[in-house]
Amino acid sequence: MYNRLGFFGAGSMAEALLKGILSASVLAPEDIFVLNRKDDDRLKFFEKTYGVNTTRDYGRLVGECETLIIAVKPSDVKGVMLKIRDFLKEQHTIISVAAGITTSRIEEFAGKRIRVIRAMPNTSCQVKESATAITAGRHAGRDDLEKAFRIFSSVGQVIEVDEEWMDAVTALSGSGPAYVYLMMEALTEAGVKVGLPREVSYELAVQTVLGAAKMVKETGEHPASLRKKVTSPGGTTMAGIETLEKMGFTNCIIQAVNSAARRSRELMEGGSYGNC
Ligand SMILES: NC(=O)C1=CN([C@@H]2O[C@H](COP(=O)(O)OP(=O)(O)OC[C@H]3O[C@@H](n4cnc5c(N)ncnc54)[C@H](O)[C@@H]3O)[C@@H](O)[C@H]2O)C=CC1
Ligand SMILES: O=C(O)[C@@H]1CCC=N1
Repeated sequence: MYNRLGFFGAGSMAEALLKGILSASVLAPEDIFVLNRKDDDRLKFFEKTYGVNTTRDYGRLVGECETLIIAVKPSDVKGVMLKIRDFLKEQHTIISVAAGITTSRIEEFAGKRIRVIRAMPNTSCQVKESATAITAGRHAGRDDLEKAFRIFSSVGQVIEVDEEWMDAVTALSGSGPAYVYLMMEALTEAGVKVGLPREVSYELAVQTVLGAAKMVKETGEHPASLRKKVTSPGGTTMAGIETLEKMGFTNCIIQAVNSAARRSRELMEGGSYGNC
């Protein structure tokens, strides 16, 4: 068995992570295996686009790879674990990115002592800007955490957290890109409403979000302080911010993250992803 990486699941998260890992040259495509339950076209796409190995054989993937990433929906994690548990050996590290599913639940599915790391990246892996949190299961050691750290730091920033924080992390940074995309969509729509052509509005909205994030990162200044610098007394920004707060903007974000964290906890109790 070599130091190869196997993905269970060939969905959005697996693809974002794979793209980031390949572009960071952490592993060569021939050292990566991808398995999907039934969509052969999707596997062919992965082979053709990324040059990685694909298989439908769970035992083969476990035999070929030392590090196994579980990137299926939370409700499918049990199915994968039941298929692979007999093949798992002491040296395997399992990294689950599934929302809501705890390391102890994964250990339970395996029915034996396994090393589990739970990780919560986001799709910005694809451009090496993920915010990823990782936490170790009870049989995982420093070497497993370091392995996960190496993988995820190649696609962005990584922090180690207590497992009890993972639902909150999922709600904030796992789902977070979608909130920001919604903000961009709303800004674009708003620009159109005040008279801009859609393409102009879109371009300005995207660059504004990028520039604002870069300002916070590169100046090290707190967002509140940067916000004050944009907000001239009696000026345009103040008018905009007052309306945002009157309409409950901050409270909306707090409620959104709260709902997402609650959903993450529900997924642990077997909540399904509906028809997705
Ligand atoms: N999409 C995102 O932004 C993020 C997703 N996650 C987590 O990543 C996991 C995957 O999410 P997505 O990629 O968005 O879902 P997705 O639906 O795009 O992909 C899931 C993949 O798993 C495959 N699959 C289902 N059952 C399987 C089985 N028994 N064996 C092998 N493959 C199987 C499906 O065919 C599909 O290709 C979820 O648990 C989610 O909570 C974590 C962080 C961010
Ligand atoms: O929406 C979801 O459930 C997944 C987990 C975090 C981001 N996407």
